[in-house]
Amino acid sequence: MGSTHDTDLTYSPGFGNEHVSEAVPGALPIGRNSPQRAPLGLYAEQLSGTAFTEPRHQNRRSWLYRIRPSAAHPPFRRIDNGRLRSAPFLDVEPDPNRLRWSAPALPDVPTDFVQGLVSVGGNGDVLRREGIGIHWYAANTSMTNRVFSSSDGEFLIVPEHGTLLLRTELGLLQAGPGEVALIPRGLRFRVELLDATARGYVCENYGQAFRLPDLGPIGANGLANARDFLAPVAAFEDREEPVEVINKFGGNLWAATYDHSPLDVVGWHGNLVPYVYDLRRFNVLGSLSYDHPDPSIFTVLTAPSDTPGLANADFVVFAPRWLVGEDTFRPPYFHRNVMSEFMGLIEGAYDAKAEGFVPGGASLHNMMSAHGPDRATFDKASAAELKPQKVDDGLAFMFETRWPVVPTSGALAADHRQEGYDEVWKGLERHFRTS
Ligand SMILES: O=C(O)Cc1cc(O)ccc1O
Ligand SMILES: [Fe+2]
Repeated sequence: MGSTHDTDLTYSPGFGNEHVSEAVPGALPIGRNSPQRAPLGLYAEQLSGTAFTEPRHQNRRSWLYRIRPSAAHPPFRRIDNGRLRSAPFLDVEPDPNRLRWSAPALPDVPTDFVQGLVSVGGNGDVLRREGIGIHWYAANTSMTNRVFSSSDGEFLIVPEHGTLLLRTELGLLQAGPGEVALIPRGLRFRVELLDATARGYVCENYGQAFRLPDLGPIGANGLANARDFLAPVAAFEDREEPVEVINKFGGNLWAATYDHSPLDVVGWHGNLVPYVYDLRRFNVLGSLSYDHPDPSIFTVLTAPSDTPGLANADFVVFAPRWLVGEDTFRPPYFHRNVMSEFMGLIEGAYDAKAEGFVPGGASLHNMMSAHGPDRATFDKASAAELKPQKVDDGLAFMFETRWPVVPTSGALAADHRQEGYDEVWKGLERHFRTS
């Protein structure tokens, strides 16, 4: 698993901290953000991810020192949305059924990351900055002379196949299977493929930014550790040529042809940054005595709502771990959840499903829909000898969200949708006896 490409990229570590980076020495002003004339003839520009007035501990902004100000651009015009959709998702009626898909096919005509975005569904409302959009991407070409950003939300990109090189305004990131990348709302980036093809998942978070969960009684360390999040260092393009800049705004794609590359930031500082994280660094915690803990213990990142403890979206990883619980049904339990669960598989297998949940595929268990181990898993785990067991044959994840996920008509009609998913729970036998 993981990237087959050596990363010679330089990164700046940490989560939520202030980073400072210059691609050319002296690009950053000292002791102020907005001097009368910025160094090296650059333009100073602030990128705000939170309202100016939000509390300091959640305030996110960066100062960019660039060759041209972002404001210097012609009008945007509407372009085709392809198969990208946004909230509110009104295409079909909300569906209580458990849904499952095999992996979408890789494209056979030239398709870049943006063209390869296919929406599964979502919730909330982009214009209210609430909810999420869930997408697959499947691509076979790099973006060339094209740059993308979403004003609607941050992009949490989960590669399942192929390594991506993300050229962002703040510098370069690389993410392959087993790693995730996050691009903040509004930040421009270009996706280049380091393999012939690439496929994966995107959680477009319209709401408050993803952050590390509180640890409570866990203590000062554990789960995803802050220093394992890697932001880029400044790297700029000085290109005076037509570049199509695509802006997802209000659920639609808009484009403007700039006469220069907007990836022209020579130096920057701040705490609003894109980043990558290697899921294999996740410090998995769990039960050392009995019972199966709720999967919130596996939360990598959480995007809060306005209600404390109720996430707009959680990003949860099911990483290799030991199971030692005594007198315990060890796989995920049967349950109905007020939160809605979209799951994907990066590699291998998942311990609640004997078959059918495949890498690149997905399942959607919507609000209150009953799910849990399939019949084969239940039978096996109910009879298993409970010695310490390493679960290390797969890497699965979940986007868990506060509101039901309404699928797109395209996702419901997709040829890779698995008919008969309900069958996996068929034949769970009656074992009841009164004594
Ligand atoms: O449904 C799932 O597979 C996700 C999940 C995993 C788990 O360990 C407990 C609850 C839960 O929703
Ligand atoms: Fe679940």
